[in-house]
Amino acid sequence: MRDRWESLATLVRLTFAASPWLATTELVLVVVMAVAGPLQAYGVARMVNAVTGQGSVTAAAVILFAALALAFGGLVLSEAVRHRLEDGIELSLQRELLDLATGPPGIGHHEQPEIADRIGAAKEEFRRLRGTAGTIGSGLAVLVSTVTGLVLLAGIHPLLLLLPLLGLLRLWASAFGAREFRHAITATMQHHRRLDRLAEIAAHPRHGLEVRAFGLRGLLTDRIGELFEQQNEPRWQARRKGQLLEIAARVLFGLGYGAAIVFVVWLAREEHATAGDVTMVMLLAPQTDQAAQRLSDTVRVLIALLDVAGHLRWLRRYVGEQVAWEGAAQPPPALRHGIGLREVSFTYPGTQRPVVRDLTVHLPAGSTVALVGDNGAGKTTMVKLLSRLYDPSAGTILVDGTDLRTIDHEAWRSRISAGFQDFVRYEYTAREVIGLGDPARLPAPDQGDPGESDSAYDAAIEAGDARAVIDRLPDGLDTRLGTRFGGADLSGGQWQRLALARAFLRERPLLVLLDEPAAALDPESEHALLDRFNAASAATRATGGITLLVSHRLSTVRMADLILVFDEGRLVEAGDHDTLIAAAGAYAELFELQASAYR
Ligand SMILES: Nc1ncnc2c1ncn2[C@@H]1O[C@H](COP(=O)(O)OP(=O)(O)OP(=O)(O)O)[C@@H](O)[C@H]1O
Repeated sequence: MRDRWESLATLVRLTFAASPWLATTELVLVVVMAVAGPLQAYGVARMVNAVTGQGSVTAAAVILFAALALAFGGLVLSEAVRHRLEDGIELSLQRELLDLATGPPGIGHHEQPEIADRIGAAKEEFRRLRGTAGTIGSGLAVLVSTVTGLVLLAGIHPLLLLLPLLGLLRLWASAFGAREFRHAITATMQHHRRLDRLAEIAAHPRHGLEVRAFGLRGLLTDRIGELFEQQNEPRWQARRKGQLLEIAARVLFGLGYGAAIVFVVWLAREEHATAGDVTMVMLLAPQTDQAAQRLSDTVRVLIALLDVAGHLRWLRRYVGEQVAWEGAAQPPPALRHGIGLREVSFTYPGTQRPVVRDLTVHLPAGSTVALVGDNGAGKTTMVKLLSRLYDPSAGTILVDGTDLRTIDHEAWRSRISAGFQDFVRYEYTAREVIGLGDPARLPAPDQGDPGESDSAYDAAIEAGDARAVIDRLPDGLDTRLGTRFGGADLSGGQWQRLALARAFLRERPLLVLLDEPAAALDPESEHALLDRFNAASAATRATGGITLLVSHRLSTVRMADLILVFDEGRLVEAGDHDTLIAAAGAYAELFELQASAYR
C-alpha cells in the first residue's frame, strides 16, 4: 500500500514538475467545476421551493447562474490548460525514459529480461502517463462533488447517505477488475516483447529479402498469431471477470437509486421534506451515479498509471544504484603507459560460463592492437569491457595505472571512438551521420553549413574512405540518408564507410575501437582502408591513443604492433605478425590458410 502512495506522489510530482503554474491552475479549475454540479442541483431545489412560496426567487436564480457560469467557464479553460500540461508531461517523460535507458554505465540492463521487461512496460505505457493530470484532476473532482453532494443529501435525511455508499461498491469492483488486468499485463510482458520483435522482423525493409528468400512469411505470421493468443487470452479473461463484477455492482446501485427516490417522496408526503428536496434528490442521485462511474473509470486508469509510475520509480532506483558506484576520476589527457588488464575475467549477467578468462595483458600507449580468434572467442566482449559497457566480473583494467572503474564513464567514453560491424544506420543527413561520432561537432540546427568547411570532417571522411560515397550523393553532406524517410539509400559497404568516418571524427581519442570495420567492404576497398587506417592510427598515436582492431581477415591485422590471439576466452598467443609467424602457432596456421585462399 505504501508503494501505491509513493507511486501516487510520483505522479503528482511528475505533473507539477512539467509545469507548476499550469498544474495549479488545473487543480483550481477542477475544484471549481466539481462544486458546480451539486450547486446546480441546490439552485434548482431552491428555485422549486421559491416557486412554491418558500424562499427568494432572486437568491435561487443567482445560485443557479453562478453554478452554470462556474461549470461552463471551468470547462472551457480546463480543456486548454490540460492539453498544454499533458504535452509538457509527455515531453519530460520522453526525456527521462531516454536518460534512464542510457543512464547506467553499461548495457547489461538491456540484456536482463526483468529489466528489459520493465523498460518495455514503461515504454509501452508511458504515453498513458500523459493523462496523469486529467486522471488526478478527475479523481479530485469526483471527490469534491461527492462530498458536496453528501452534505446536501445529509441535510435532507442521513439515511440518503447509503446511496453514495453503494457507489463505493462499484468502485471496489472496478479497482478489482483493473488490478486483475494489470497482473495479466505484467504476466504476459514476455510474450508482448517477443511479439514486438517478430512484428519488427516481419515489417523491416532490411529483412524483406531474407524473409522472402527463406519463405518465412507463413511461419512468421503463424508465430505472431500464436504469441498474440498467448498474450491476449489471460488479458481477456481478467477483463471479463472485472466486467461481470461491475455489472453486478451497477444493478445494486440502480436498485438503491430507486429506493432513495421512493424514500424522499414518502418523506415529502409526511411533510418531512419539501418539493425542492425531492427535486434535489432526483438530480443528485444521477450525479452520484455518474460520480461512481467516473470514479471507477478514474480508479481503473489510476491503477494503470500507478503501475507505470511503479516501473518508473523502480527504473530510477535501479539507474541510481548503477550510477552510485560510478567513479569521478577524469581520464588522462594523453596516455603515457597504456592500458593494462590484470587477471580479467568476465561472465555475462544471467549466465554461468566465463567468456573472458584470466586475461593479463598490456596494451602499450600509441600502439595498434589486433584481436583475432574464432567466432565466440571473446573479442567483442573485450571491446565491451574496454568501453565500459560492462565491468569485469573479476580482475582490473588499468588506464595508465588508474582503475577504469574509478573513472567517470561518460568522460571515458568521450575519449573513445568506435566503429562496429553492426553499426547503426542513422537516417539523418550524411553530415549528421558522421557528426554523431563527436556530438560536439554537430552543426547546431540553426547554423548554416559549418561542417563542410570543418577540416575534422574532411579528415574523418578521408580516413573512413567515404569521399566517393559523399561525392555521389545529390546534395553531398546535406543529403538525407535512408529510404524510410524518403532519403537516399546506400549499400551496406557505403553505410560502413560512413560509420568508419564517424569513428575517425573524434580528435585525440585515447582508444579507437574498430570491431570488424571492414566486414562489409570488398577486398580492394579493404586494402585502401588499410593505408588510411594507418594514417589515422598515426594521428591517434600522437596522443598515446591505442587503436584496437577486431578482424577475421588476417591481411588487415598483420600491420598491428601487437596481435592478441584468443581461444574460448583465453589469450593463447601475443606478439607482432613476424613473431607469431616465427612461432608457427595458431596464428601462423590461420594466416597461411587465408593467404593460400588468395593465391
Ligand atoms: N549478451 C550476451 N549474453 C550472454 N552471452 C553472450 C552475450 N554476448 C556474447 N555472449 C557470449 O560470449 C561469447 C563471446 O562472444 P563475443 O561476441 O565476445 O565473441 P567474438 O570473439 O567477438 O565472436 P565473433 O567473431 O563471432 O564476433 C560467446 O560464446 C557468446 O555466446
